[in-house]
Amino acid sequence: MAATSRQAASESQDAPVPVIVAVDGPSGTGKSSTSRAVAVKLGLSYLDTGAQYRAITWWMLKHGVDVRDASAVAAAADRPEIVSGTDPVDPTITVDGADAAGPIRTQEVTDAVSAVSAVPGVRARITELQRAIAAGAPTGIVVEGRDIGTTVLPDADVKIFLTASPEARAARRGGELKAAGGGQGVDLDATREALLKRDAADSGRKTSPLRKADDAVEVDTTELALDQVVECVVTLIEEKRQAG
Ligand SMILES: Nc1ncnc2c1ncn2[C@@H]1O[C@H](COP(=O)(O)OP(=O)(O)O)[C@@H](O)[C@H]1O
Ligand SMILES: Nc1ccn([C@@H]2O[C@H](COP(=O)(O)OP(=O)(O)O)[C@@H](O)[C@H]2O)c(=O)n1
Repeated sequence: MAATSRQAASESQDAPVPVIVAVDGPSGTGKSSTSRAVAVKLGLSYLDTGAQYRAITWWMLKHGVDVRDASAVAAAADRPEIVSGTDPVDPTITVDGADAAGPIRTQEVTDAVSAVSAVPGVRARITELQRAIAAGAPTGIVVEGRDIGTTVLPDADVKIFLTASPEARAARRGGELKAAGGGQGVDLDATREALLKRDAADSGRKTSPLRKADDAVEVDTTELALDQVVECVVTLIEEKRQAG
């Protein structure tokens, strides 16, 4: 629903106007952590669109679709049923009814996701899903990804674009990999190179590349603690709400 019709529908019942927040940026800038915390604080829904692209990628791999063959990926794009749970306290994702939260985080999926997400048929399908979820969020939603402010929800009330230095992002991801690997050492240079490679693929694709929307507020999180980023985004949303 467009912002104006959402507003009219909601004002007619004296309910608060749902707020739509778009959070974009490259990998490891803090999109998921920030968006979840902001949604919890403000009582909004939360959608991790990267999880949806990971889910469709996982399905392709599981069903033997060659992820380097864009026509094969496009031909299968409508087949998986992807359902996202939007409670920020416990976000969920299922594919054909099965919990996919674990399998979508494997290295195999991470390595394949940029190729799958670059296929226009995949983006069209997932974008439609995202818009339907955002339109149905009762109090509003924080949607995080790469093209939310530019393509999925260009009329979002608040648009944030998070950045951070490659070194800070690699250190954050390295911390996660170390925890997942039971404390074993992580090659930070390799982690940084992998992040930059994925950024380049996501920024360089033809359809809906990773890009800051012209009207997005850019927040460099390199030197900020997560709490500070959350506070900054909450303030921007509250300012927007007060301005009406
Ligand atoms: N401002 C920050 N300072 C330090 N660590 C952060 C910050 N924001 C996020 N993190 C940590 O960095 C890692 C990646 O964050 P995440 O939210 O998954 O980023 P993204 O969704 O952009 O890939 C997580 O372990 C998270 O706890
Ligand atoms: N709105 C979005 C979100 C993710 N993606 C794709 O999905 C991949 C995984 O997204 P993610 O948010 O899970 O990535 P990280 O959290 O690992 O950075 C990205 O590298 C993009 O290829 C996208 O194309 N558009």
